[in-house]
Amino acid sequence: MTWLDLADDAPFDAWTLPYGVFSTDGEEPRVGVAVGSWILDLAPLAAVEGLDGSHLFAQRSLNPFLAAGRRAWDAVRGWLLEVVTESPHRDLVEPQLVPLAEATLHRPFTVGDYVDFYASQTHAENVGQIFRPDSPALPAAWKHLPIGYHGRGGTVVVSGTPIVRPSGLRRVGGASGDVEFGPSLKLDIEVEAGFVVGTPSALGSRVPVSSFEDHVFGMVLVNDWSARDIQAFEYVPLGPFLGKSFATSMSPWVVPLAALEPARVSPPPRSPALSSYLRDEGPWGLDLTFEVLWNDRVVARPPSRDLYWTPAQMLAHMTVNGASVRTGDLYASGTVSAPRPDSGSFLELTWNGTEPVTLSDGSRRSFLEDGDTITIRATAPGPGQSRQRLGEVTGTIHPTP
Ligand SMILES: O=C(O)/C=C/C(=O)CC(=O)CC(=O)O
Ligand SMILES: [Ca+2]
Ligand SMILES: [Mg+2]
Repeated sequence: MTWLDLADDAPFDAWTLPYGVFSTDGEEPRVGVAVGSWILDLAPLAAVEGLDGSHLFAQRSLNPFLAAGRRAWDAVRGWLLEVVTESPHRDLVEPQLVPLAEATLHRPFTVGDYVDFYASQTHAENVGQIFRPDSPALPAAWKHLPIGYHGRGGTVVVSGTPIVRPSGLRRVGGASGDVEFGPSLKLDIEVEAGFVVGTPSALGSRVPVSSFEDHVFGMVLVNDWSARDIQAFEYVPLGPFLGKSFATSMSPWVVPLAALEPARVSPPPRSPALSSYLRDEGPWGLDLTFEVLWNDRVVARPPSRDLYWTPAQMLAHMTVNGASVRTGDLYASGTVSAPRPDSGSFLELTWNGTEPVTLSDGSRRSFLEDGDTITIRATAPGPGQSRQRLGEVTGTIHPTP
C-alpha cells in the first residue's frame, strides 16, 4: 500500500516504478521514476534522503545507472518501494513529485547495438506463408536457435517521434510486375518487447542463460516499423535492411526486470531438445498482454506468454560466439503475435492487405496511411492479484517529404 493518492486509471501503480528521462520548462533533462500520474525527480530525492549515488540520476540518460549493475539496481528499487509505501518519507518525497502531464519525456538511454529476434511461432509461420508460400512455414533453424538479425541502433527513437514514410525500391503489381522507386505502399507495425542491457560482457566470453538478470536491466515496449514492400523485395538472402532501419520506436519508461517477477511463466515445451547453452534456468517466459490502437480503435491484443524463446535465451544466443554486449544495447523479442485478430503486425491482421480492417470512423485499412497514429500498450500480472500497466509507445505517420 502506498501513501500516494493514486487514481485507478493512473498510468502506473506504486509497484512498477519504471525509469525514464524527463524535463520540465527551462530545466535540464534528468532521470525520474514514474509512480501514479507523477514523476519522482530522483537526483534531488536521493540527495535529501541521503542515498549513495544521487549523481547517477542528474544525467540526461539512464546509461550511467544502467552501467552501475544489479546490486545498485536492486538497492535503488528497494529504497523506492520503501519511499512510496512508508509514510514517514512523505515530507521529503512530496516536493520532488512532478506531474507527468507537465513533463517532456526524452529517449531514456543511448542505444548501442540493436538486435531483433523472431520468437513468436505464430508470427514466423504467418510471415513464412505470406512471403514464402512454396517453402515450409518455419525456417529449418527456427526451433534450434532464436533467429535474429542486427538492426540499426541509431534510428531507435522515443515514443511520440514522428515516423516519416520511407521510400525504396519495391515490385508493384505481383511477381512479374515492375520494380519501382517510391514511398512505401505497405507500411506496417511490429509489436515487440525490448530488453535493455545494463552490465556489459567481455569480448570472447559468453553470457549464459543463468546470468540474464546480471546483465539485463529492464524492458521497453517496441514498435519495429516495417515497410513490407521494400522488405519483401530486398531481403533475399541477407535479411531485413532498409525495410526496417528507418525507425524503431520505444516507450519512454524502462520497466525494471524486478517489476516483472509476478509476470514470469514457463515457456512452452520445446522439441527438438535444445543445445545445452540454450536450456532454461528458471522460467523466463513473460505473461504480457499488449494492446494495439490504430487511431482510436483497439485492433489487436497480442499475448507474449507463448513465445518460443525467452529473453534469457536470446542473450545467451547473441553472445555464444563470443560477441560482447555493451551498456545500452537493445534487443527485441520479435513480433508478438497470436492467431487473428490478435496479430502483432498488420501484414498478419489483414493477411497482406487482402482482408482490410474497419476503423472507428468507418474507414478501411490494409496498411498505414499518412496521419495514422499507432499506440501500443501493455499490462502484466503485478503483485497479489493486481495487474500492472507497463506504459505505451506511440507514433504518427508523416508523409514522405
Ligand atoms: O520472415 C520474414 O521474412 C520476415 C520477418 C519479419 O519481418 C519479422 C522481423 O522483423 C522479426 C520479428 O519481428 O519477428
Ligand atoms: Ca521486428
Ligand atoms: Mg525497425
